[in-house]
Amino acid sequence: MTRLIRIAASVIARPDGYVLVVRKRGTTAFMQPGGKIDGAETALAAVRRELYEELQIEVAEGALDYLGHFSALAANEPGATVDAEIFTLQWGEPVSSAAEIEEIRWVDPAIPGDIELAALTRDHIFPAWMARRNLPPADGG
Ligand SMILES: Nc1nc2c([nH]c(=O)n2[C@@H]2O[C@H](COP(=O)(O)OP(=O)(O)OP(=O)(O)O)[C@@H](O)[C@H]2O)c(=O)[nH]1
Repeated sequence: MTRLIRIAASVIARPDGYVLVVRKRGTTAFMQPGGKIDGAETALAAVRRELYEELQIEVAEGALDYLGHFSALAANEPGATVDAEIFTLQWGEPVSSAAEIEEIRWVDPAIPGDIELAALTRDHIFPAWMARRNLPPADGG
């Protein structure tokens, strides 16, 4: 049976529309910051904990919006499937890497270039984020 890994992660978007992707130590694919949901932790609590551990950013609960629930083959664990709750965060402050993050990059999700992206990011998160971003405001204006 396929092993399921439950994670929570976030699209972090800069005012210019670029989105943060991270590469963990000893791995090659870039992905959204986040990680496994521990025990009874909620997805929201998990993503806030991971953003602090990986990027040293403290995020108010209300600053995170929910994007959706997606799954794909896990990037770093062969044969496993990642089952992800994805949030979004608008962030205008500098970000630096901590813990197991070896590299961070800001990419244009519409034109990520030749960077290696995890399947979840490439096939699900970026398309969902671009669809959300391009929706007209709720008041139609
Ligand atoms: N954080 C994150 N993990 C992802 C994404 N896409 C994806 O396939 N994964 C996979 O989901 C798994 C998450 O494990 P992790 O090692 O990052 O989780 P963690 O920070 O809780 O680490 P730990 O296992 O050392 O406690 C990895 O296999 C990772 O490759 C993504 O966009 N963000």
